[in-house]
Amino acid sequence: MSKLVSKWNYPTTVRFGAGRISELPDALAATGIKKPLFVTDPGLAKLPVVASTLKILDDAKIPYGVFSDVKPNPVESNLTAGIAAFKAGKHDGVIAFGGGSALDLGKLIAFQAGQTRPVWDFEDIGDWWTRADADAIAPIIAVPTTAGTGSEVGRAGVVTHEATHTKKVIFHPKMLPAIVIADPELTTGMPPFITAGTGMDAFAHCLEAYCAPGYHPMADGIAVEGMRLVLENLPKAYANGKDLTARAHMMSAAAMGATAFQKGLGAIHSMSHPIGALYDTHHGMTNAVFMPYVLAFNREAIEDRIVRLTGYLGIKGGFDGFAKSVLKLRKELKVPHTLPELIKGLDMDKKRKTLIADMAVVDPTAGGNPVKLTKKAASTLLDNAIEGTL
Ligand SMILES: NC(=O)c1ccc[n+]([C@@H]2O[C@H](COP(=O)([O-])OP(=O)(O)OC[C@H]3O[C@@H](n4cnc5c(N)ncnc54)[C@H](O)[C@@H]3O)[C@@H](O)[C@H]2O)c1
Ligand SMILES: [Fe+2]
Repeated sequence: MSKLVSKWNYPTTVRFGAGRISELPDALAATGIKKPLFVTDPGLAKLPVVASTLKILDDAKIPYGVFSDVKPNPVESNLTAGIAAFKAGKHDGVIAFGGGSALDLGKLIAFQAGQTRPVWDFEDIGDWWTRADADAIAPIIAVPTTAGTGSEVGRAGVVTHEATHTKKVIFHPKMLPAIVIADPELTTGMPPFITAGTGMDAFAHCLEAYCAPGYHPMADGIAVEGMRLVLENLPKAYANGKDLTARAHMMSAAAMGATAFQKGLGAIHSMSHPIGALYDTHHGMTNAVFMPYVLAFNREAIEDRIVRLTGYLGIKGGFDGFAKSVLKLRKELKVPHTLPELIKGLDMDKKRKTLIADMAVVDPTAGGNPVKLTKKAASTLLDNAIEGTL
């Protein structure tokens, strides 16, 4: 029997293009939402981009509530408060507006407000989501304001379990937003650090999906073009945040990365998740730090694939040429080369290092790494990223 067996899920309706945020009232009508809860984060809530979007709702005389108690790397208490706001305001849908943190929390509020079971039962490892009683989900419209996580086209939300300091991926197919408004103008205000970090997250999604084992030629094709878009456009968006063309291509690359990673992720994310949960670092920036160390670690298993990729990307020098391009991109974006450069004053004892390696190997993304991520391998990767050893 052929081993070419796979399962393909592709995203939802994406209304893509500068200025399309003006279609928000139409998108609400199309999804049947009459009184949305607008979920964003406190930083964004103070920016003109939120004021101008809420004005669109005001002008259309659409009643809404605003919830912005969302930490970067959202936690359970944010979710509990969001569900309370959703119920108190008698809302019938969610506009998730922001980066991955606000998008994830908005999606999780729409989902969990209709559930009777605790959110942790829906971690992306069990099968509670298959039960019919888990089906009550309010419609979601997602409006990304960063270009990185691709959460707008994803069926999962990440939330930190505070008691154990672990990031949990919560999954339900219906958490996929009904409509996405991908308007690159909303991303032009992103500061360079966030532009770099989120853009490198998109790159990590494409790279890890492309390198993950398994048969998924559609994901591979999307990932390859996603990487090209990032390599060509992220330095431009970083150098000039107002470059709308570069911003638009990055917004595409972000959605492409999240579409591709249904194939799997890998050790970049497995190492990054515990660091993010323990030190509250930016997710994409942490991925960017780990990227070259994981590439080197996976070399044997991925060299052929990477060499094929370099043909499309126009990179000379095979695997080494690709690794050099990643280092060059990181340098251009001022990505720290080591963990102590990312986390000032970092001082990890043996116990802490063991904890991180233990967390990395059980992270749901570890299974997608092309080389088995053992505890020993995770410890070595951590040491390499601390010492800058390639
Ligand atoms: N659901 C998924 O599939 C998925 C995938 C990867 C990561 N994530 C999660 O997403 C989160 C990270 O998301 P992120 O990288 O987009 O960052 P973020 O949402 O945490 O935002 C980072 C910062 O950027 C600011 N910001 C956002 N848009 C802005 C804009 N247009 N102008 C100015 N400032 C802006 C925010 O206010 C915030 O302070 C993490 O919690 C991560 O675990 C989820
Ligand atoms: Fe990511």
